[in-house]
Amino acid sequence: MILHKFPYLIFLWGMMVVSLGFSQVHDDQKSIEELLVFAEGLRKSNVDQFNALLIDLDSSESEMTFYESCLFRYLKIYSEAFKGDYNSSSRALEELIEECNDKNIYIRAHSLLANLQVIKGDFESAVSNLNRSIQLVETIDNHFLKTQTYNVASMIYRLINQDDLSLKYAELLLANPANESDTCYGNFNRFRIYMRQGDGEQFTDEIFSAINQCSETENLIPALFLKFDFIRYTVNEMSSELQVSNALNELVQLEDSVEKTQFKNLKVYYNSLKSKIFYLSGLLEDAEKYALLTIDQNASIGETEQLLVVHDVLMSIYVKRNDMQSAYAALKAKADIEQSLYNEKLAKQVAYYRAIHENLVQELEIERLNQSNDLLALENQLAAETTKKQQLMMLLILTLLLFLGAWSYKIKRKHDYFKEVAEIDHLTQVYTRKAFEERMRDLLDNNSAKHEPVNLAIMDLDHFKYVNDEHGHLVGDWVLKQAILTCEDVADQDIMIARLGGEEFAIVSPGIEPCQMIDLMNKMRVAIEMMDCAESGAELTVTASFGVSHSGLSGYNISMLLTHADLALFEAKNNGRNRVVSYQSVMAKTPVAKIS
Ligand SMILES: Nc1nc2c(ncn2[C@@H]2O[C@H](COP(=O)(O)OP(=O)(O)OP(=O)(O)O)[C@@H](O)[C@H]2O)c(=O)[nH]1
Repeated sequence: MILHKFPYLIFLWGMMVVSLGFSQVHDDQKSIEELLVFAEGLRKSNVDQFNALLIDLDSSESEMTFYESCLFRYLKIYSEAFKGDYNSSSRALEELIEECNDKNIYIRAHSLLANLQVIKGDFESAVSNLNRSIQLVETIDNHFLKTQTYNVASMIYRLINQDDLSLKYAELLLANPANESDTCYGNFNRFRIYMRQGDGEQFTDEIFSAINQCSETENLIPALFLKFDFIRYTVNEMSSELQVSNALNELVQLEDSVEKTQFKNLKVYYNSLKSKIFYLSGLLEDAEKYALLTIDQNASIGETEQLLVVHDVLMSIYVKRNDMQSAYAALKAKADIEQSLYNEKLAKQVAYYRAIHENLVQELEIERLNQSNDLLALENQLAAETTKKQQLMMLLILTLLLFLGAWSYKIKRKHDYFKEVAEIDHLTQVYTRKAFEERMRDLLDNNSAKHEPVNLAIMDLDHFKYVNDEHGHLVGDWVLKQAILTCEDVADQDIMIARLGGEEFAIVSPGIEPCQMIDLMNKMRVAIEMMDCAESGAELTVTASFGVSHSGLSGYNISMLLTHADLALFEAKNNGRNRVVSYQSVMAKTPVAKIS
């Protein structure tokens, strides 16, 4: 079963002869990839040179890229397959497909695998691999690989009787051939099918043109097959003597060409045809001789249509000779072969539909997987979008929080600023009247509860209007600041100073006795009088008057303390200024206490 298909392989190799301009001799300057492609072009047109080049390339294997080593492996498998080792070549191709992740390699490998499987009679696998090759080749832009695949497809489909598909790929090949051989093989498949279907008559001229075109382009095998098909198609029992004799002459002339091809299938075809034509010519001896020769040559091939033809011839000869026993044997052999061919035809049909079905299942599975992937992708997209939305929301919240933080900080700063402005006098950096009153109330409450004294003095700079008028407001400001700094320097205990307004200040000292307060105020008064005002740029002496009250007389009441201190101050001013007067002395109408 295997051996009888061998001629198909030879035929397919022959069919795929590529004229890519590789007829030139091997050029040492070529890169490894160029050499591999060059070898691929040679593999059918010049098998010896192809094999020699493969041996040459063996030494460069370590320098090859991954793709180059895959292509090299493919070519070596091809070479082995050509020698007839179909099984190990098929295994090697399957390994190649497994290991070389490259479309160009897949296409070549699946095509060759399909080719080998047809030879082995494994039609289902052949169709399946062929389909893979066709599907892949449509996804790449490689004209050479495309036509090579169409060529194999047209051939394999013809061999398994899928005429429509074979014609489809033949038309594709003819529509855009890569070379002249493509045209020859496109026509070859096309017209063989037409003749097999009984439609050859109307294409007579085209068939002759195709035979000539194949011969001229040195595609001898397809030229001869077409020629024999045409003879078998046109010459039969109804043909005239002249037609039969012309056909015989033509056949005799082709003997050398057939011999030259060394193609066993072609020889069998030739001899069976000769047997038939001899029979039609009435030359029964010759007819019998070529029939027996055909049977003999066909032994290593298996059941073929040619065998059927010659058994038919033999049967007719034996009937004519009245040798009914031999005729019956021939008839029996013919019936067996018919049965066998019929079974094979059926097997091809079943194999084709099974492969197509298998393909459909695979496509549906791929479609289902694609849909699941799409769904998964959609889900991922949705999840990504949700995450993105959440992230955006977080960002928004964060921005809002930052904004609120910044805003609160700004508000707090403003608040602090206004609070400071409201509580601290910007010129002298002591409490404002408002802050003074707040703190005073707390202090009075506290000290009242603890029965600790609170002393209050109002200090007023003397003739300050004169300072302003004489030296200007800037000097006046300097004097105000300096007077306060001086008072603060003098104090060696806890005091609170506040600006009551203009050049009038309150000085509070809790926890000390009234006489200690008087002493402290006097120290301040003297320090102000001694103040060096040169730094202000003006020459002047500043003095201040102090009116002092204390909780022992005025109670823990801010208004009373202020009123009584003011009265004492008034007294100090009236009595010549630059002095400290206590409210106690005012009450006692004692002379102004001037402590110098
Ligand atoms: N440079 C300056 N002058 C101020 C400030 N606040 C009030 N004054 C001035 O202080 C002066 C107060 O004058 P008066 O109330 O007449 O009192 P005086 O001249 O000090 O006289 P006696 O208090 O009676 O000794 C006015 O001329 C105000 O303009 C200030 O912040 N800076």
